[in-house]
Amino acid sequence: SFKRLNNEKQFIKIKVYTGITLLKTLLKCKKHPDRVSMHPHIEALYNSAKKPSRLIIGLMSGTSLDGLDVALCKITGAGLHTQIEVLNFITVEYNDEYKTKIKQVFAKRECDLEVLTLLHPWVGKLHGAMVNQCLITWGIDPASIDAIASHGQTIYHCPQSQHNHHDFKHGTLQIGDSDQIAVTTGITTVGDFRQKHIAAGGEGAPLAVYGDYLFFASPDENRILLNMGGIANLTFLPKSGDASSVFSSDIGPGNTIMDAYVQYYFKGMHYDEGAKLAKAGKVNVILLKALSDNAFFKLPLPKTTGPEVFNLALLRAAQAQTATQDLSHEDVLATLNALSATTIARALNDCAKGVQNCVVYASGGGIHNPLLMEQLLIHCPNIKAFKNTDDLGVHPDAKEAVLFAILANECLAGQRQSAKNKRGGILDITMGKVSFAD
Ligand SMILES: Nc1ncnc2c1ncn2[C@@H]1O[C@H](COP(=O)(O)OP(=O)(O)OP(=O)(O)O)[C@@H](O)[C@H]1O
Ligand SMILES: CC(=O)N[C@H]1[C@@H]2OC[C@@H](O2)[C@@H](O)[C@@H]1O[C@H](C)C(=O)O
Repeated sequence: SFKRLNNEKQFIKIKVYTGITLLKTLLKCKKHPDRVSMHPHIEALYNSAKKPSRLIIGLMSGTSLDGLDVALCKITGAGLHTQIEVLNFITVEYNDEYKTKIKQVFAKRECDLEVLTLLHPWVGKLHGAMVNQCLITWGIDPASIDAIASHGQTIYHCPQSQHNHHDFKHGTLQIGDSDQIAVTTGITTVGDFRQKHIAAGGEGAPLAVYGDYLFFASPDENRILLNMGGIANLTFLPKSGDASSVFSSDIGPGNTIMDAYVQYYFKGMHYDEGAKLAKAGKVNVILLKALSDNAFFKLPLPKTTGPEVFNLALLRAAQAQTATQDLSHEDVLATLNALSATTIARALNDCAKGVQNCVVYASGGGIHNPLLMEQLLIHCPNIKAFKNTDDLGVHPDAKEAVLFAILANECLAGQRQSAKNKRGGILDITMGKVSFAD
């Protein structure tokens, strides 16, 4: 536009005017530095978000209370272009003190509020210390880590279908304060992922669908990602890439009732290793039917649950109802194993109905239970193959920790993902709250 000015005097006037305005703006900025500067923490986040790849440590502490899964991930890109390299992974086992303390409040409708309040920072600090120890062991400089992604410890999960308070909707509570992790490690921590899902109308779980869709979907194969932790869940990923058919749901018990039974009757044992006890028993079909009749299995997908429902009290009620209280421990464990196998198989078969050559990729501690895996194969003749997520480059025990690293990466550098469908699909939300180290 300057070129269009043929009056040279006017051109000089404009130049002087522009110069003065610029100077005035600069002076104003000096007087109010907050107008141009940003907090160093925000600047660091901004710089991290701009990088082509980030180092993020994913932390998952599941309902089995076995340990803290720590996955150091190099994540390149974001959204559908996410690439992940798991550089290190370890499960830092919890000692008896942790388990005893958490069990005072875990999945309990009544507990000591003082203990719960104290546990929140205590768990966060402990998780932070565990991360510090991992970084020392791996010889990694904490300053090189962009963020920690912390799931926390689920204490109570309460979707609307599982409570009778008509004036409330869904709720879920994870403890292990991210501020404690950030202060203990000096690393910015993204945590408390589930609350946004609830705020946006979801049940707060499963969140697996986000990571599964971004990282495990393939145009070459119809896939079901199956995780068998305390609770089992699945994500359906059609090869069409049609995001509107992608969905995720909890299925029911994976290991949770079996673990609770073993821990109650076999002191010092955490689970039925190699399903040795269950293999020595016989399935009681009457008890199996009573357990399978649970209202949760009749709910439409997607749905979520937890040990608040699938616990020893449920088993005892079913045994009383069917007069099977005198069964041997082996028979009860064989029956509980069959409950997990048949309900998981039913969900897989429903999901794969009408889908050609569906392949299941399994993860979670349940893959180490040979009886459960054997039964799944028998009950799912139409599934093309059962593999585990190792075949997709992610160690099956690390998968959930990696998932939360992906969610933190999306929080920092992601794009909007949205694909709603009848089964919930993928809500268009950014999850996680950011805690700075100071
Ligand atoms: N060798 C084994 N034999 C039998 N079962 C095993 C074996 N190893 C692990 N498990 C089972 O896997 C469980 C741990 O699984 P995982 O760590 O995936 O659960 P989680 O992440 O705590 O649960 P969730 O995903 O529901 O929060 C153990 O408690 C046990 O029941
Ligand atoms: C409330 C809660 O912690 N739920 C867990 C639990 O463990 C498995 C299943 O129940 C799943 O819904 C969820 O975790 C995974 C990581 C998820 O949200 O996808």
